[in-house]
Parts: sequence; C-alpha cells; structure tokens
Amino acid sequence: MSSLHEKRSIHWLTGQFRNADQEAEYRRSISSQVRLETALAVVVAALIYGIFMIADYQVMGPNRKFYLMVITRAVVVCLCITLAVIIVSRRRHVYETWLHAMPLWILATGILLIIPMRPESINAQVTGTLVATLAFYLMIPNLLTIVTSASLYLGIGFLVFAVLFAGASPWMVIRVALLLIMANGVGFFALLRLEKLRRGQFSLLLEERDRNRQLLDEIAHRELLEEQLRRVVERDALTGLDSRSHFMKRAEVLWQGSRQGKMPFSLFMIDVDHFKSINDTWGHSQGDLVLTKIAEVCAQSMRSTDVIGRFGGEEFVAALPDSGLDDALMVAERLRTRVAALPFEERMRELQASVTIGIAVAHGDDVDLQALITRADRALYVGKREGRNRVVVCDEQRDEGSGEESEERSLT
Ligand SMILES: Nc1nc2c(ncn2[C@@H]2O[C@H](COP(=O)(O)OP(=O)(O)OP(=O)(O)O)[C@@H](O)[C@H]2O)c(=O)[nH]1
Repeated sequence: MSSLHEKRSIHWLTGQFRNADQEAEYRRSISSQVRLETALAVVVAALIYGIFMIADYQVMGPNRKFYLMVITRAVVVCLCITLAVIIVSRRRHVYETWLHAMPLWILATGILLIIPMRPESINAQVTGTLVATLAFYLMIPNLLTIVTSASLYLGIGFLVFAVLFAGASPWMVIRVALLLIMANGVGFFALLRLEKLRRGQFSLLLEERDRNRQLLDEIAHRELLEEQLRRVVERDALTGLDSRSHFMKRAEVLWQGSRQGKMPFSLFMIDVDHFKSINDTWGHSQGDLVLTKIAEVCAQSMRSTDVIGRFGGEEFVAALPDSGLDDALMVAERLRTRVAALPFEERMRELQASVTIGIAVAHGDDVDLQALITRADRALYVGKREGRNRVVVCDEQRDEGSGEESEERSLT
C-alpha cells in the first residue's frame, strides 16, 4: 500500500482517518462549518425541549412540580444557548471535542430529569427519547464519537430512570432497550456512512490539489526551460550579446519605427582586426577572451536604446535608432578608440586590439534593413583595405546590379 493511500485510509468503526495528521487537517478544514452547524442544531433542539413546557402545563397544571419542570427546562435551554454562542464565537482552527459534547450531555440530562417529574407519561417520553437519539446522530455533524457517547448516556440513563422513577416492568425495559438499540444502530451507521463519505470527498479534494500542484510545478518547470531555450536562441553564448537572428528581429522593429517616424537610423558592422593572428599567437581561449572584452566595450559604448549583436566569428553588428551621420561617427569613433586602448593582462600584455567599423546611415528611400547591412559591410571592407583600425562611412546607396562603386568616407 502506498504511503499516501495509507495516510488517507479511513477507520471502519470511527469513520475517521487512521493518520492523526490527516484527521487533524480534515478537522481544521471543517471546523468553522462544524461549529456553525452544531450551534444551530443545539439551539433548535434546546428550543424544542423548552416548548414542551406547554405540554407540561396541560398535563400538570400550575403546581410545584410544574414550576420545577419550568426551571429545569429553562436552565437546560439557557445552558445550551450559552454553549452554542461559545461554540460559534471560538476562533480555534480545530473544534474542541469537550465543548461540542457538553450541550448534548446537558440536553440528555434534561430529558432524563423529566422522568421523575412526570413518571405517568413514560410512554410519551420513550418516543421523545427515540427522536432525541436520532436527532443527535443526524443533526450534529462530523462528531460520531461525541454523539455516540451522548446517545448511549441518554439510552442507558433512560432505562435506569424508567425503572427507578416510573416503575417500568422488565418487559417494558426490554422493549424500550430494543427500540433504543435500533435507534442507536440506525443513527450510528447513518452518521458513520456520512463521516466516511465526507472524508472520502476530502481525500479526493486533496488528490486533486496534489495533482494541480504537480501540474503547476510542471508548468513552472516548462516555463523555465522555455526561458532557458529562449535565452540560448536569443543570446550569443560567448559574449552575451544578441544572437544574429535575435538582433535582426530587434533591429527590424527599430528600423521600421524609425522609417515610420521619419527619424534617422544608422547601422554599424564592426570587425576585429587580425583576429586570426590573435588566435594563432595566444590560442583560441585567449581569442575568446579578446572577443568577450571587445563585446563589453561595444555594449558600454552604445546607448540603452541601441541594439548590438554578434553577427558571426569576430564580427559584430549594431543598430542605432535616432542617430544620424554625426552621432554615428561620434559613437563609432568612441568605440574604436576604447578598443584600441583596451588593456590585456599577463601573456597578452603586448596585444593591441583594434576594430574596423563600417557605417551605413539610412536614406529616406531605404526600404530594406538587409540593404543597409550590405552597405555597412561594404564600408567595412573599404576600411580593411585602407589599413584597418578605422571608421568608414558608406555615403551612397549602391545601385544593385549596375556595378557602380559606392563612395566612402574614411576616418582614422
Ligand atoms: N577564438 C575564436 N576565434 C574565432 C571565433 N569565431 C571565429 N574565429 C576565428 O576568427 C578568425 C577570423 O579570421 P579572418 O576572417 O581571417 O579575419 P582577421 O584575421 O580578423 O583578418 P581581418 O578581419 O582582415 O583583419 C578565424 O581564424 C576564425 O577561426 C570564436 O568564437 N572564437
């Protein structure tokens, strides 16, 4: 048997969970409902008990016994109503057994006390006791052990009082005992079934909650995986900059925004100079370190609204919205000089890294981000040809297919 199944198994006789913690959790979950239902049932039962004063008056008339009866009924009603108020106003998480048992025992005692005062109506009292026994079982919710003990007290007490004060014959005692056993049996098994059903429902509710929790955990785990996957797709693993595809998506949004708002827009292609010889001289891991440092400088030299990505190998790309030629030149020059001044430690102390930057500034009739990239790339090529470590601006849009050369402005 699984431990969960064991935890939620119900005792066949008490109708309670075998596991004490589980039973306590169940009681906590129903405590406010039980308090309210018990208090209501006690008040109703006490009022019915009190109303029988009218029948007492009809049978007994206004004599000393009647007044004693009135006092008995009034005391029982007052005690029960007081206890009902206390039960409702208790703000405990678990209901207190003794507190719920008390009004039942008081009511049972009140019913027993009628016998010595009205022994002649013992037959009517048999009916009253049977009704009270069933009412205990059926109206007091979820308190099988309490109700059973109070009902047995009422039944046994009734038989003893019937013999002592009403002179009940042995046959009558047997007849009443059988009736009481039947009432207790019916009441007990009805309430036992109810208790088992309620706890079964509670178990199902818990199982559903467990399943929901598992589902939520799974959803959170999936979301985490998706987030990790998204980061892998969107981020370049080495430099932490945008991956090429993610850069293209973000740059496209910026580019379209700039076009619609008729705002200037610039694009950089940035290439590390002589990177192959860096790799060859100091090894690939040191080459990676150089790339990471240059990526950091790139990110630090841009505004937060700019987008920068690794285009591939030792090549970076940046989109600068709201930046015309002058702004673009200033940023590119700042970036170039910062890279040139980058200090390296230990083995690479003598390395002087540099980048060549090709700039394309969007014209009013530019429609394609890719065309802008091509122009920046061409300016970059010119910069490499002219000696590297420089910023080159592609001034004119190339007439695709015409073979016409673009005009470039170079800055060192
Ligand atoms: N360490 C490292 N090297 C890389 C990475 N990606 C590309 N490379 C290397 O970068 C080098 C680029 O060499 P080239 O394309 O000849 O360019 P270059 O040596 O920088 O020459 P110029 O661009 O003309 O100045 C190649 O040797 C690639 O193997 C990388 O992620 N890490």
